[in-house]
Amino acid sequence: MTTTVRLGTRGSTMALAQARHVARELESAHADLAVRIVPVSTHGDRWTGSLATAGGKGAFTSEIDALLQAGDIDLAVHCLKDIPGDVALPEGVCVAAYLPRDEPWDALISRGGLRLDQLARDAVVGTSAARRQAQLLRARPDLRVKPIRGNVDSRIARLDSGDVDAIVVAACGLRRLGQEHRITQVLPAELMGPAVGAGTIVVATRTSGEAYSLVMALDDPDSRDVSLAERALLHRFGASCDSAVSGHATLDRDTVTLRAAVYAPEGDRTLSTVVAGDRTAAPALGRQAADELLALGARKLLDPYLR
Ligand SMILES: NCc1[nH]cc(CCC(=O)O)c1CC(=O)O
Repeated sequence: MTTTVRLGTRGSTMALAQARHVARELESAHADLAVRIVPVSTHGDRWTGSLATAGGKGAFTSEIDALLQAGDIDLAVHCLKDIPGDVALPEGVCVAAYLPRDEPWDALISRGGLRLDQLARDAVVGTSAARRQAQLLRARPDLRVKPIRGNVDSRIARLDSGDVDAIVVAACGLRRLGQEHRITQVLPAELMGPAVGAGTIVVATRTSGEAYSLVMALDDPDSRDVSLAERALLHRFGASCDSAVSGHATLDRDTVTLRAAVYAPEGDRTLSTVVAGDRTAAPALGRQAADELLALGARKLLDPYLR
């Protein structure tokens, strides 16, 4: 007998591509399982003003998690990066699977195929992410950063219409859209420290029930452990992907290494640290990195009211 589960996702092209990927993985892991994709238009998708007024990036994920909690859908596919560090998942909802991580790097797309160091003086780069703005200005203080919101397709359209000279978007997001040929330069970690959770798709379910057991088959323990280290950092800061924070954990045998930094929005100050330890202590590593950065004065950079 076929079991059908309902998968909730945002309706953007990237979100639907991710949802279809998860649906295929689930259907090949379990015979007789059918996944029905339910696109959800969130408040965050409809809002065109600043993200801060929309309730932050959490506006994208928490509405879908509420449907999960209410039983209107059975699983939700999220970019881990979009889940804020300061808002807990609703009661009775958990991350049942961390998918294997894709590349976490950001990519520059510029008109004329110019790399970051080749952009004209005062060139206009479109991004709304404080983390990207800070690191762009750190490398190139002469650039002008223009906020552009919206999904990846619409940001590419803003570049093509001549509104900006370049944009910075997630490399894996472009690949998921079949747009990787547009990449001018993949920005290395030294230039652009990645966002916490970048490149990692997670699947949330209710903590008990059939969907949870079905989805657990997709969990990648390596991806889970590096994610736990990065997420603990963000959680300690009470930050989200709107914050000028980078955090990137890697795994070598059983050792997790976490590189983390906090940036002043204008790129004129960076606080960074590297911590390492056994994978079983991944969350403690994230807290340790956060505490080291807080001891260096990170709170002042994170909180606009203290700057
Ligand atoms: N801000 C939206 C968002 N959330 C996750 C990704 C990329 C995909 C991922 O990291 O899994 C993107 C696009 C981007 O930042 O350019």
